[in-house]
Amino acid sequence: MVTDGGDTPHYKVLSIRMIWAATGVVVVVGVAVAVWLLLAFGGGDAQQRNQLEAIRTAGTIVIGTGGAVALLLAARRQRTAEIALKQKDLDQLAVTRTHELQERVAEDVRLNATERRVTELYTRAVDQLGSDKLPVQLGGLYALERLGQGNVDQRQTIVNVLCAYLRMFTDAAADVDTARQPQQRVREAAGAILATHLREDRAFWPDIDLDLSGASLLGFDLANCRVRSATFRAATFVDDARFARTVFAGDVTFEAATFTGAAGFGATRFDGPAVFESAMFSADAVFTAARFAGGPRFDGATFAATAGFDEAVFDAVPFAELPPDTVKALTSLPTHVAYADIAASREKLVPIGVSDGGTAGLDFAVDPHFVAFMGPKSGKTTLVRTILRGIVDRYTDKEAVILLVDFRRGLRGYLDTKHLLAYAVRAEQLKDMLVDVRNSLRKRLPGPHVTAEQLKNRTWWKGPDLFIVVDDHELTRHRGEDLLEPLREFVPQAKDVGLHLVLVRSTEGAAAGDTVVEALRDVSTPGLVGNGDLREGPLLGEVWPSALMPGRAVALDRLSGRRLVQVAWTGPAEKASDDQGTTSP
Ligand SMILES: Nc1ncnc2c1ncn2[C@@H]1O[C@H](COP(=O)(O)OP(=O)(O)OP(=O)(O)O)[C@@H](O)[C@H]1O
Repeated sequence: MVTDGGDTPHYKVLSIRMIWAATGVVVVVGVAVAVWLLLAFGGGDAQQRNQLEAIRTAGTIVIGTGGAVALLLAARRQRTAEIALKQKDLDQLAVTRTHELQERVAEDVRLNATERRVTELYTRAVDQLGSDKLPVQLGGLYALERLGQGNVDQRQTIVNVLCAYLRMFTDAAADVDTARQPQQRVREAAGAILATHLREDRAFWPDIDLDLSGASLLGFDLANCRVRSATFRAATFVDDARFARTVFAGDVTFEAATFTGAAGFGATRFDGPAVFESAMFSADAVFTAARFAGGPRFDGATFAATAGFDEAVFDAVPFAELPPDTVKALTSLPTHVAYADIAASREKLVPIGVSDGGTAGLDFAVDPHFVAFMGPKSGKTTLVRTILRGIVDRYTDKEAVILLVDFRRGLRGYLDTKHLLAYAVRAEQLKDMLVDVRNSLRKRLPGPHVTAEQLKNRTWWKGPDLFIVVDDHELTRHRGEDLLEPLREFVPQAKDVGLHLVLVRSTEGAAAGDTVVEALRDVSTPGLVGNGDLREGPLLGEVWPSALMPGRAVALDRLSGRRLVQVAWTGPAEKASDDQGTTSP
């Protein structure tokens, strides 16, 4: 091989002319040797024959050797050819590998570029969501949606962002007034995006987990969807919540969730465990034809209105065939309970009605006060009558006296026992009375010389406890002043001075601004929240007013938590003092 000084190698190749010349030389030499042998040893004597034989043998050996050499060369050529073939295969393999590597590098570059683009879009969309301008926020939401639609592996992350966004809003009381919440549009859009992609049609995102714990969800609609797992722990559904025909493939929890409007779970499928423990259904709960496969848990759930479980199936057992205890816990209370039918278990327990746990009552030795919020014509005065009757039944007039405040005079003549200390029907009259009450209570305050033992047994003063029972408490606001205000200072020390405030008021405007009620809330006073407009927001703890029948209310106290109560009916003629006969409304 020679080179031309450049990179290209040049090979010297045997020319055809050379091959013909060499062949001619070989033929001429062969013919010459044959002629020479014939001339030199063709005489035929023995010696010449021997010589010829020797020459033939030598020739045979030469030819044999030549053949061997030719064989060797052929073998060498074969080996070379095989090596060349193998090399060719190796070269081919190397080429293929190089190609694959190049493709992989190109793919990596492409993926990196996509990843970078996705990250950029994602960051920009999340930034937009954090803007204080609503249109920009909406833009961010829809950008996230587009990203999720085009990138399967980003969908759960995008759903997590949407859920985190919705979880930022927890003030359900503010949500009831949507006019105050322009932000609501963005939240609705976030909810709508979730619902769109959780419905099993063209834009469906499968295997999605939701976490909306603690969120305030206004008009939440997840009907006809399919999700893997979902957490709505302590969420508040403001207005109706729609989950009809939705499939929950895995775990789902609505533990301690509050449904302020109707809860629609008709034909919903719960394939995994479903937890509704301590959930509060303020309005109708529809579980008609729902399928529970993983052992639903409803312990402590409160159904304030109707609970419909017709055709529902619990772990393959139709609702109608469930054990009576389970069914009882899931169905509502009787609509009418007579006072005579409720029996207080403890001596001083003032019975007010029934709950799913039996008699519901007030223990004034444990919680000195009581407050109830109920809408118009929903049983306020009836509740007051029932409580008055209970106090008179459980306490002697030496143990308890009652100052009855009744500006509407609906209870005139109702209480005619010695328990009645005074009956206030006018602002000025009440004001004067409360001056005296305050002075008396101040005398009962423990002085610096009262011992711990005296404090425990309350022996530094003698006399009956004072129950101030107020019907329509909202009417005791007089010229912007709360007439009960002078009593506020005694609220936390009520047990020391033997004071009990029993306030029954309308739900309207009850969420804030009533300073005495505020003071009662501060000491975790037990109470009832009955029928009322849910837009009033939570009135006691997390209990909201809702559409309830007269006498029906949700009770809240520190010991038993939340439970539904049907207040016992006490007619106007059923005097607190007599125990003969009852009437029906
Ligand atoms: N515990 C109850 N059980 C059954 N029905 C009741 C009960 N409480 C009230 N009702 C029904 O509701 C009607 C109104 O009751 P009540 O007068 O006690 O309501 P109210 O809230 O005091 O009304 P208002 O808004 O006029 O003050 C009663 O006449 C009766 O029909």
